[in-house]
Amino acid sequence: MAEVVLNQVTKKFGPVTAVRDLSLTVADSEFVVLLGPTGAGKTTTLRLVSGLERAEAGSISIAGIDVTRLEPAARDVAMVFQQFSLYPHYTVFDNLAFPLRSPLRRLPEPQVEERVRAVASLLRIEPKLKNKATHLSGGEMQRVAIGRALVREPAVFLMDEPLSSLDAKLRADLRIEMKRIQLDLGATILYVTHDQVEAMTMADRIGVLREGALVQIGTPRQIYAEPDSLYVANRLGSPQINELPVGSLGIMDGPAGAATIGVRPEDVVLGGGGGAGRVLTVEPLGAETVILLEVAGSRVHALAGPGPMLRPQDSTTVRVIPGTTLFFDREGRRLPWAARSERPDRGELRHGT
Ligand SMILES: Nc1ncnc2c1ncn2[C@@H]1O[C@H](COP(=O)(O)OP(=O)(O)OP(=O)(O)O)[C@@H](O)[C@H]1O
Repeated sequence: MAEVVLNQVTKKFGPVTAVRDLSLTVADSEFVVLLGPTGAGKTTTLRLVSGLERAEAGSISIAGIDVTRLEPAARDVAMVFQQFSLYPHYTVFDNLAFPLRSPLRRLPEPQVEERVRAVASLLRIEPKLKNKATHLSGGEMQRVAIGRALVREPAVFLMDEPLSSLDAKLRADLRIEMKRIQLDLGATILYVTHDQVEAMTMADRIGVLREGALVQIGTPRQIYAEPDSLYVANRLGSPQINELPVGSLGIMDGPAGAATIGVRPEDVVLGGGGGAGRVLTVEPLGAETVILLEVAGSRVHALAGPGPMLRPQDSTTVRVIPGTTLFFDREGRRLPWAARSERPDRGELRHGT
């Protein structure tokens, strides 16, 4: 596997700058997830690395080789898309063997057999090797599509929402398998998703894109707990971070120039003293309950345990765990605030890691 380096890459489509002066290094064996709303430039970034698009400016290297002007076939990358893109009338075996039998490689048949079986075992689809691709479930099809990328043993995997067409249960299963395979193979992966859980659980680092520019990159925990801006803070967390005017929820301190406070729903405590709130809606999710409240004219989301259950129109008290508040200026940039050093470490508190 190999390191991927994008150096000040820009890609325009007519008047639209899809990727803007983007510099990003994906280390050897690293799993980097790109996050951002629709149109942020995620797919274009993958296509630039794969060679399906050409950059107007900047350079791209893979394993130390400048590939900026190389054709896709010469770049040793494999792309997995949201759509399965299998040959429907081929068996699973032949679908997996296809890239190895291509004129470019023409691997001897015994080696094809060996590699296909190894990948099928890794993806746990061995019993299906003789099935026609059309006789598979959605999850099995997507496994074969991923397998077709794996058999090639490319330097880099580029994955564009590979799990998004699957149902929630399959997505959860494949998420775990993909991470296992990545660790087993030491694969370098650049991965695009809209799914926060995928980003949080699979990524070594998350890069957040905004209008084609990389605005922050860090571990999932850094992106979640230490966002540089409200924009980044809003990319992770469900429900989203509460954005409130300074002075809300009894938080009277804060740095000069603060315009907005950001409070994660899990840091809002109900019923333990504080300001008065009125429950608007209650969504029990099993292990957690999402409660929307009105507090002094603002809407606030809180994340509570499974019970005892509040009901709409109930009155309760609302406060914030001290030291958990983030402060932002008028432009949405995070402002440092010393009191935050006293905050409990959320990750350790919640997950015991
Ligand atoms: N082939 C193209 N021709 C013209 N404009 C394009 C083309 N491909 C992408 N764009 C534009 O470039 C910008 C970035 O698109 P891109 O597909 O990279 O975003 P994205 O973050 O992947 O979005 P999504 O999450 O919707 O897939 C968008 O404004 C898009 O309309």
